[in-house]
Amino acid sequence: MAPSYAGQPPSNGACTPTGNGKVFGKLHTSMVESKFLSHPEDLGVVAVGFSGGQCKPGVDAAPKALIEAGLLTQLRDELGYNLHGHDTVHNYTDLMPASDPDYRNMKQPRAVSAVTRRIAEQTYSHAKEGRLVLTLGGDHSIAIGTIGGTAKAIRERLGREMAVIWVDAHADINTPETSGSGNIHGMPVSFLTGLANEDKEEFFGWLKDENRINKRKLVYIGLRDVDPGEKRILRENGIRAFSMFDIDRYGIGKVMEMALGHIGADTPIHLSFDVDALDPMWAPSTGTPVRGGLTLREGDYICECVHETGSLVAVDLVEVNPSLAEPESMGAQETVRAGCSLVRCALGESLL
Ligand SMILES: NC(=[NH2+])NCCC[C@H](N)C(=O)O
Ligand SMILES: [Mn+2]
Ligand SMILES: [Mn+2]
Repeated sequence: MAPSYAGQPPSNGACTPTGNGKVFGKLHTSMVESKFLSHPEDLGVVAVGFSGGQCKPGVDAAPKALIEAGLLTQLRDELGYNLHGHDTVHNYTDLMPASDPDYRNMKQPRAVSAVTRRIAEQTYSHAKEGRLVLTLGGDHSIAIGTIGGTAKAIRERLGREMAVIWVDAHADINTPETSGSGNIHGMPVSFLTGLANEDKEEFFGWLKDENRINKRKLVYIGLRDVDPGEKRILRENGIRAFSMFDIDRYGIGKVMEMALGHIGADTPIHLSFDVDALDPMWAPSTGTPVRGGLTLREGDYICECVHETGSLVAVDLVEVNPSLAEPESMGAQETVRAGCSLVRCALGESLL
């Protein structure tokens, strides 16, 4: 292999660089031109303090913790983004139903449906302006809203279907019927792909085709705790998934090459990153940790590669739960720091 030197990485084609060396706007991030954003320097921020997609309190405090750790200041001052909508952490209390009994095995279905519907309006309005959208969760149920909103805006603005890269220990593709827990954060992908359906407005009936994604443009990375019903759904629908087995076998470089190859170069990408994709060594403060996960560098690398495509239109960071660390451990801080790092990498921070 040809020797490489600083600033001149070996061209192994691991991530397909698309930039022509031109830096857009006033951004001084890595040199990638945005293919699908009319205002790539404008970042729409949606801070979601919501935890109703699962049962453990605390994940609603994540946006505040991430912001207090300096994430948004770094995005503005170091990466050069103009921020929009960043001054509020939404808690959606006005949307909470007086009573919310289970429906089709789903827990807190009215609350999650109403909140994700509002989130969809928020991400839609940013994406419709041609901004990059960053959502700080919250549990992963919120992706019904984040993806539902950007998918619709991308269809309207560009007449295209958007791809989704779902980085997670879990597949989150249970239908209400296959779910063992009833927690909606284990179901968002089934609603987004139309594998789960419901007509009633108050139970995600507001989700229309315009909000949905094509299951052929969905790619998973990092899976290692997939329920039996989910394995069947993935197999029967031919959904592309790279588990930790694939990462061990091929390495993260080759896996990213294959994942981005599956999506194709001319497709807008929504990156939905569940912090539990990282090994609990790096991100212990999360509701459903699973050992044997990604290193922080592998997580950052995934984000760097997605940024490098120039196709990124939206990013979610979810499932940071600062209250779940053992007392006196550094777990919460470590997890928040890891989350900040992932977001900065997705938004263009480079090592050199
Ligand atoms: N977003 C998450 N952390 N999801 C965990 C889901 C766990 C399990 N598969 C369930 O359906 O309940
Ligand atoms: Mn997960
Ligand atoms: Mn998840």
